[in-house]
Amino acid sequence: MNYSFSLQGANAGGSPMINYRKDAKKAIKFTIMVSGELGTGKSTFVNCLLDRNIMPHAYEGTPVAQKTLTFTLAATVALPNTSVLPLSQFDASTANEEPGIALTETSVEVLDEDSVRLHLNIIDTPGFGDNLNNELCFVEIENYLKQQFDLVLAEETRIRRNPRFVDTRVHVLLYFITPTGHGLRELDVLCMKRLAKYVNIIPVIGRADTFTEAELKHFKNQIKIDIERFNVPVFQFDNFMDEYDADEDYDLIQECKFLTKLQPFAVVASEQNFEIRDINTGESKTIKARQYPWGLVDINNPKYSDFPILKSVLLGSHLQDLKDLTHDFLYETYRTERLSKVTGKSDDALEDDSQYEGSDNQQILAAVPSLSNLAQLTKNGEVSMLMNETQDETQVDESFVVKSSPKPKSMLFSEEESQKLSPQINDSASFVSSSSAQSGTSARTGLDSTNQSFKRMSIAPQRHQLRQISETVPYVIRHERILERQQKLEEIEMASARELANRAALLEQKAAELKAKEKILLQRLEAAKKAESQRNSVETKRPEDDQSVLELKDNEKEDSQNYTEIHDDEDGDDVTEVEEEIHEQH
Ligand SMILES: Nc1nc2c(ncn2[C@@H]2O[C@H](COP(=O)(O)OP(=O)(O)OP(=O)(O)O)[C@@H](O)[C@H]2O)c(=O)[nH]1
Repeated sequence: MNYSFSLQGANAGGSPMINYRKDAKKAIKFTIMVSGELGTGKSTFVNCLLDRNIMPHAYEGTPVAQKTLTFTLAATVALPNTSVLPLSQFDASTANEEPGIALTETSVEVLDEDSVRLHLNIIDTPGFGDNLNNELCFVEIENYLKQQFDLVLAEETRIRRNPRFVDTRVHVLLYFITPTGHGLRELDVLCMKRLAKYVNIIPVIGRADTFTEAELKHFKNQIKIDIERFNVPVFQFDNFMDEYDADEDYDLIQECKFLTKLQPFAVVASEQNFEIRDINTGESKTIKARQYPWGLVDINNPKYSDFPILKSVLLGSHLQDLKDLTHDFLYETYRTERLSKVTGKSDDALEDDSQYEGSDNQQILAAVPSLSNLAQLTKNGEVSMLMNETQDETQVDESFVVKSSPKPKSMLFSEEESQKLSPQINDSASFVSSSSAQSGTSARTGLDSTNQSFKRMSIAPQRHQLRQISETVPYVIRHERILERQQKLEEIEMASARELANRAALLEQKAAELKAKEKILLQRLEAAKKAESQRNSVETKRPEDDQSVLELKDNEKEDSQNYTEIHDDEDGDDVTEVEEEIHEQH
């Protein structure tokens, strides 16, 4: 397969290969999640894909248009059951400092080449892979994906539907493999394996221009080997190939083969536009490219960038396939599992339910909707029977066909029933599967007679029963979610209590240490005081001594004075004065 074919596919928005429905009035809703380590080129890729700067880089702030869906700090949760808490605003600029994970959503509307409106939701996962224990990231993303399935399931089974209900299921996860050049790492394998149950995964190598041709080839091969070796369930482009006609859909088959071989996509992305002039024609055109000192790297050049092909796959040729697979395979599998769990019944047991015993049916249905009630109903194989009763004949057939379908369809509600039950769910196109319709038609003829007898066994009318089931399923799901949340809150509480206890113990220890120090200091202070008082007492005695010494010295001085005076007298007039005085006294 040469590149000219793939490019044709990539650019041909109006090509017959594009098999998604184009509703001129309604925008087609499509949700893309991007995940991968910091700096793998996710934001640049999305901005490039949508041709506008809507995704911030880690070094930029959170733009107003971006909504934080969840933000979980590693420190606030108790693994393995972490919480999804709509906490404070996430700040992308501190994401690398904050161990934890956030899910942010950016909505944007774009027009494709045929002027069909696409309403795209881009969910980013900043913080992914940056924690010491990345179990937290898997759990948070998995929880989010599951919750969106639960919302649809609850809505589907409701009698009165919310006309404003928005289907928020994620249709594709672009997993950006860290460009190490050495294949998948443990983190990649674990993450993809875990999330593949809930979302179509397309592995992507970002910053492909940082590899030489040989390096990129080796890297891609290594990734393919790892995908096979570790059984990583990535999206298969040849999923629908069996349904194609070898002659009529030749191009389509070739494209699928080409894409299967090309995966994982190695993309070069850039947010910058450059004007270049064609040397041959002299015409100038604007291209998106990366500028290096040695020249420009055109991101749309298929020789070294799979960007145009991946863009075409996502927004064109495989958009509807991704939506169909999400609903028909991933969601249906989840629904079967979920309802089996809710009713406490295994898949096999549900499959085997072909006999209807309505003896104590009325009794059961008279009861208030409850978990046991639903369990009882489904145990008797009633749910699928009841649903069939309320539909027309064709739908009954479809429902029965679903059971024999090779794909893991829901055993309780058929696809058409789901559609009928949820006519208000936005973007109804996602609820139609060409593949299932085909398998349904082929299997229908042989099963008509079986269905007739199947119908006869049931009792009618069962509207009341249907109402009860419709009320019970959302109730059970809501109930389970409340329990889950409660459990998580309890875990958080316990973790906080443990943390508090640890801190209290630490504080107590510090207090004890401080007390001990205080005691020592007090003792020292006492000793110092004593020493000082002793010194003071010594010092107070000394001045007295000095006084006496001074007094002594004064006396001595006086004596010497007297002596000199006497001597003076001996020498001069003073003697006569003394003699005169003595005479006077006599
Ligand atoms: N060489 C090369 N660099 C790229 C490519 N795509 C993005 N980059 C650069 O890689 C760096 C990280 O790109 P981002 O798009 O911000 O990566 P991110 O995965 O979104 O990571 P954060 O923004 O940190 O969350 C930026 O400097 C980009 O310019 C590419 O195709 N080739």
